[in-house]
Amino acid sequence: MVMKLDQPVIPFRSINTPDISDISEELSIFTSDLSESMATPNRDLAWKIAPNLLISFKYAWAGLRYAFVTQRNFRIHTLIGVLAISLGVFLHLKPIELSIIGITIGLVLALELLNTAIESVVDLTVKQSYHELAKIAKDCAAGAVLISALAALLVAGTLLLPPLLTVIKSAL
Ligand SMILES: Nc1ncnc2c1ncn2[C@@H]1O[C@H](COP(=O)(O)OP(=O)(O)OP(=O)(O)O)[C@@H](O)[C@H]1O
Repeated sequence: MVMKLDQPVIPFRSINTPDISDISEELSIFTSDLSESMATPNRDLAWKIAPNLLISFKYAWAGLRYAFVTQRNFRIHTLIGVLAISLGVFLHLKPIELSIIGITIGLVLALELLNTAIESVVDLTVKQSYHELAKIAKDCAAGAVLISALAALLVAGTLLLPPLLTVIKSAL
């Protein structure tokens, strides 16, 4: 198609094409909004907000105490964790091996805490009534703990069992 010469030439930056400075201005407004909302999070629904880091630690410690006192599985996993680390030190495991055991124990305990948190939220929501979604939430949370415990068993079997058997054999 041949363009007639007397046709108005549409400039490359037409009225519909946003100016790059407009885009960067909008972007800076958006990012400043975002950083503002991150600096002052909207926590209107929270009953109380920890005023400083020390108080946050106090609440975290209260959560750990609650889980330890009320959750039998948390106590069992804590005991097994302490025994596994002690055994690892006794067997002179390498720092990397002790670290892997430590990470695995930490994962199990952290998932136990999340399981307890999910149970509490579910109970708070549905109270003592049966709900299929409550069942799914609790069963999946318990499943997550089970997976981490099986992984911990695998790690313990791989890293602790061979040197332990060597020590036992040499003692016999
Ligand atoms: N409100 C509910 N609606 C449906 N099913 C529920 C409800 N509450 C509990 N259940 C079922 O009963 C199971 C046991 O509930 P519970 O609250 O004791 O959790 P749990 O994971 O066994 O606790 P823990 O980790 O302390 O052993 C859940 O896994 C779920 O299958």
